[in-house]
Amino acid sequence: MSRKQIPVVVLTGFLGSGKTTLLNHLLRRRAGNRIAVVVNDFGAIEIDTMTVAGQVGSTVSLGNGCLCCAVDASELDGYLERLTRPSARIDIVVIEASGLAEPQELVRMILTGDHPHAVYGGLVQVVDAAEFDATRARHPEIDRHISIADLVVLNKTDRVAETEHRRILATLDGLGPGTPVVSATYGRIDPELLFDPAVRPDEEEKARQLSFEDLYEDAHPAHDDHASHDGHLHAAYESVSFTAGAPMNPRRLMAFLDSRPPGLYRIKGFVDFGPADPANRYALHAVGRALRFHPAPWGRGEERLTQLVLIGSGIDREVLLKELHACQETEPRAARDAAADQSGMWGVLRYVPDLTEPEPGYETGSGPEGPEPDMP
Ligand SMILES: Nc1nc2c(ncn2[C@@H]2O[C@H](COP(=O)(O)OP(=O)(O)OP(=O)(O)O)[C@@H](O)[C@H]2O)c(=O)[nH]1
Repeated sequence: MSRKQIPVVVLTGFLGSGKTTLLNHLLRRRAGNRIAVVVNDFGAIEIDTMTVAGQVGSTVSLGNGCLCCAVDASELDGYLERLTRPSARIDIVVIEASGLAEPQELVRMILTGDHPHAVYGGLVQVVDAAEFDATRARHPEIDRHISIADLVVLNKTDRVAETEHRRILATLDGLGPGTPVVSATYGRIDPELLFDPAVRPDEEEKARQLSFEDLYEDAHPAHDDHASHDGHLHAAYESVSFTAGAPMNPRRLMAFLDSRPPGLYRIKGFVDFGPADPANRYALHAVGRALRFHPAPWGRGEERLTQLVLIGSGIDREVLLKELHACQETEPRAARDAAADQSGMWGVLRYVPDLTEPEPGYETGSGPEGPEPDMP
């Protein structure tokens, strides 16, 4: 098994857009995960601090002020190192940044920092639908923030009429072509857009102390304001599963990944490249425009399979499956030829973190047509 990678999600948005509301929603719907939250002003968060990571000792406040100004890379590195240490037993780190912070600086810190257990989990921009025009007038930089986001949450849609809602969606599409946009009220997005349900050994689960989430669910079964929205939540995204017994052709898979369609927000799973690298299976983790492979030796007797889950909104399941099927190398001879093509794996190895150097000029705003950022 490859070592566990903790996604680090950056949650940003202008004052009052609903970041804290969304964070509270994630904390209530965290599916057994322990979430550590890094915020610039803890006082503003109306949550029982026990909710966060289940233990007060793991929470980190960065003090007041702009996160990026207040924290230099080495400080953030220190926090991330502590929070992603296996002993902290954290599953996800969320950094809540004020809208005034420059999100690309934070993303750069995460991507270029030296924290072996952390993996970039995406830049989520919360947008207030009711204040959209006013915010753009006051803070023109919001356009740039939207263009570099991996996921835009258009919040407070209850406060705008349907025509207005559609107009804002069209404007967002113009600002960040291809960036997935999820409409929400009170930040109720499906948490699976950001993280998977926790998988814990039964024994550990039984021994676990009752968390705030358990208590909350017990105390509020009839008042769970999310229950009645489940249909809506699940309608907001679609997940597609792909399994292949034949090895994947590295060049064709990279061509698929490099041109992945707008709206395909996350990809996770394992890839078998067959004879191109018979010793290793490649864990694949993509969020927004960021992509990583983590090779690790196959287990003894482990079945050679490619298993991927693709999550997005407005994606075409049939087209995705067809394209992935076309990446398979079903003829053993063709697979051997592909393996003999020594440069075939280069495109994949570019995205193996240990093999790539941090790129000082990294920008998230390359757009769907731009080059994929290299991971450190
Ligand atoms: N009507 C409506 N109100 C919302 C929605 N989401 C959040 N709010 C309210 O908007 C206000 C601001 O929400 P917060 O979650 O505190 O926003 P924030 O981005 O964390 O704000 P700062 O921490 O000040 O930057 C609160 O009163 C929320 O209850 C929504 O979808 N609809």
